[in-house]
Amino acid sequence: MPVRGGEPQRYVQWRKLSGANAALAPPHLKCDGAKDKSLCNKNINITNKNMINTRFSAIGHATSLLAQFALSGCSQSEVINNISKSMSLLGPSFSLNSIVCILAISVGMLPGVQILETLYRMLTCMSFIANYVVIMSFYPACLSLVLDVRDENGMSFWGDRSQITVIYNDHKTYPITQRAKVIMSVGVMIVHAQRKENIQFAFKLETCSLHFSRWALSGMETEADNMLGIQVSKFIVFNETEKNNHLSVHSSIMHWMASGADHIVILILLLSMIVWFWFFGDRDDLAHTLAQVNKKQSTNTSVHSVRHVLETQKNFKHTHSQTGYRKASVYTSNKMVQTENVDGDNNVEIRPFDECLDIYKTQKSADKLNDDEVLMLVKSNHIKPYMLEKCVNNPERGVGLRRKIIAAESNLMEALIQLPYIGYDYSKVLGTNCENVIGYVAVPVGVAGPLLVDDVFYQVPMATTEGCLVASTNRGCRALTMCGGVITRVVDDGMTRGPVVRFSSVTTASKAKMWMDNPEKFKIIKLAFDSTSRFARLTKLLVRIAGRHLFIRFTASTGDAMGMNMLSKGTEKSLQVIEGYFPDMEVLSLSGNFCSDKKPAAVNWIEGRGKYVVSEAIVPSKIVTEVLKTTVGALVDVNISKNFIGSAIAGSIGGNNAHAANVVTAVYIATGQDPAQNVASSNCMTLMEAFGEDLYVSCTMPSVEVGTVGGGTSLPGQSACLEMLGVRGANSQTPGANAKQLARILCATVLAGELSLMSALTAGHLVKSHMIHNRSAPSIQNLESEPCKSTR
Ligand SMILES: CC(C)(COP(=O)([O-])OP(=O)([O-])OC[C@H]1O[C@@H](n2cnc3c(N)ncnc32)[C@H](O)[C@@H]1OP(=O)([O-])[O-])[C@@H](O)C(=O)NCCC(=O)NCCSC(=O)C[C@@](C)(O)CC(=O)[O-]
Ligand SMILES: NC(=O)C1=CN([C@@H]2O[C@H](COP(=O)(O)OP(=O)(O)OC[C@H]3O[C@@H](n4cnc5c(N)ncnc54)[C@H](OP(=O)(O)O)[C@@H]3O)[C@@H](O)[C@H]2O)C=CC1
Repeated sequence: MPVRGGEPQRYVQWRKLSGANAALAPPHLKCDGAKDKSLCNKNINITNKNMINTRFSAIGHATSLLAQFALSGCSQSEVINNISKSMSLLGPSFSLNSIVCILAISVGMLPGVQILETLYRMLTCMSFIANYVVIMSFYPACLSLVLDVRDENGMSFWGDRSQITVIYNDHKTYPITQRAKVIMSVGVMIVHAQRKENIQFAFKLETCSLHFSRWALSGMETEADNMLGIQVSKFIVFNETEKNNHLSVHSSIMHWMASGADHIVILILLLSMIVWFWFFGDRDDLAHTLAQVNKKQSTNTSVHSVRHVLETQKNFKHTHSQTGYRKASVYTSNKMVQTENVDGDNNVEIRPFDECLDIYKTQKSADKLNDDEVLMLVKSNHIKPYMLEKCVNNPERGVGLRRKIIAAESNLMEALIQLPYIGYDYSKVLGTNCENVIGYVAVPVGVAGPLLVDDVFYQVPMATTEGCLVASTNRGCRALTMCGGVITRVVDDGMTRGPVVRFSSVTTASKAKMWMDNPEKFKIIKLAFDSTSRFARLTKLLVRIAGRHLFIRFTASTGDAMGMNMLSKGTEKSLQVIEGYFPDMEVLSLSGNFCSDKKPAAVNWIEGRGKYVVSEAIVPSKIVTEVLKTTVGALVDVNISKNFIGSAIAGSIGGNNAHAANVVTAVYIATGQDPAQNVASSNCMTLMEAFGEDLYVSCTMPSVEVGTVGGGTSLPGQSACLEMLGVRGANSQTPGANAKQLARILCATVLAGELSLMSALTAGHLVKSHMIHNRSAPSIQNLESEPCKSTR
């Protein structure tokens, strides 16, 4: 969707919208004024047809503005909101225009010319219908309907933004319209003046005959004989005198006054009509107002995005016309994409290579060099591409420069333009979360809740692209909250690291194992481990022997952190101490897969890893029936068949559930957890039993690997999601309490998800619900028509 503000005004044109086209865009909208211009060649009666055309041209203009403003929204709801907003903006201005028009039309009727009167009556009606019935009621209703309407596949026309293109229109008044207005005004004036002259002439005749009869009668009184000739000549002299009197200014005004107030009103109205047409009729108030609002909206969405998307569009065309790589006549861009041009700045002077290198070396920084100069130093291997942020002393600029390098070297310009990067706080990322950064990917965050967990209400953020997941979890939350909430407990807590070490023989390996199993020797190891952190505390060692190999599973509590870095650090230190007792011990790998991190493994299911959590609820049969649309008996039956017999048949370990991984991963992404740890964290056993007439349901999750400090938890969006749950950062009173609370909320949310999906499967609603929530996006339909743009 194009971003407006600062650019010439545009019309929005719909392509391909076969049915919707007519309703949305009036012909005028598509032909850019050509229709009006073509009218020049036709011999048309200016006082009627041009007036009608002027009226319809204004209607077309207003409707196009409405469509344009509506489509400037970046979501379905924003589009509909824009329509109502524009109606509130256009209302007063339309009313004013209508009043002026109706006044003008009334003036046209005053001369009393029969044809004009009929014509103007028609125009008054049309004006009213056009303004109030069509533009203010019918058109917005149609527009909303068309933009909201879905085809047989549930696709909304609006959703297919690729079908919207932009054409430019300078919005200058069409000359024919201007001329028509002027000629029409003058025409009405002349007709009226002519009419007025006639009235004056009749008035004079009437006056003359009055005087003549008066004079004739007086003549007859004085003269007996009929000296008509003399009398007539006297009458002419008399009349001349009268005429001269009438010509005086005073008598003229008096005459106008005497002729009736309507003439003064007519004159004022005619003059104001001309002034209005001349000076204000062409002022594009509507366009101006809408453009202002639109600009404000865009600015609010993101000041950065507006500027950069405009630049992106411009440079995209420029770049592609230069390379001839792929021609796109009109390029549509999403205003949410915070990106820029990947072209070099052609206007900046590039200093000689030696001078640039000298500046870089003496200042130990490249921040005084322009982009092209920095790129020159990267090309000559004086600056490493992954060091750019540090070298230019500006994370965002560094990311931008790297994009330019990647785009140029790998011909990924088109892909990178669509990957946002502006406006992100990279200072929080660098050295903590990601390297070689070229941008970020936004994931929608939904909310499930309120969910009552241990007597506290929570709104649970879930970042996902699987439509239906949040809806489903939300339904589960509703059922659980209605029944009094979920009870949760953390029964164990310990992150693990399991290195593999090798000895010279099974003899020394077994000797070492026995040494480590001794509680006194454990204290030596613990001392070393605990020395590495203020919060990590070694709690257990599990040692397994395989020939001359030993696998040592270190378990430690890690406060509010998930703890993998802490475990690795403590384990490394401990191994150094053990090596002192067993010099022939060879550390093969700090991680020997006995941990076991980010891989399916029974050890986590059996021994636990991270937080060991359980949750339970009793759901009354009424809620099962009304909210979940199934029965207790059916749920219990399907749970055994699917989650126990089915999982056994599949050879599953830790998979006695329907979709714990769905909820775990969505909450993990939202709250900055390590998403790869969804593997063990999703281990879950969902139990359902009949509890009298009601349903007893529980979830057991032995390996929830979560933290509220470290990793991605301090990034802006992620920490906001933790804040929503009241568990952001470290718990100052009881270190570890926040992470445990997060694990409890997660386990309760998994219970909600399990309850809802199991109900949908039991009731046979899975496919139906996913067709509604998970497959209505136009992108799915357009997969074939939108092939990958990469040239690889
Ligand atoms: C989609 C529903 C919830 C409809 O369910 P429904 O009962 O038809 O919906 P409803 O309109 O009667 O509303 C009931 C409640 O659901 C919630 N709800 C309803 N709609 C929304 C919405 N749009 N946004 C937010 N919340 C929503 C909301 O709480 C609502 O209460 P209300 O507030 O109206 O009183 C249901 O059919 C459902 O849960 N379907 C299952 C979908 C699911 O769980 N998908 C997960 C992914 S499946 C997968 O990937 C794993 C799998 C399947 O392969 C694993 C395996 O092998 O088993
Ligand atoms: N190294 C590895 O093997 C692996 C690393 N990871 C990654 O590790 C990262 C997470 O490591 P993790 O150890 O959890 O986090 P960090 O590495 O960020 O360590 C946590 C830091 O927070 C400090 N801290 C302050 N307050 C507290 C508190 N209340 N509780 C706990 N720590 C506190 C700790 O202090 P102090 O210094 O005193 O301990 C420590 O410095 C993630 O990015 C993850 O992806 C993932 C898998 C494996």
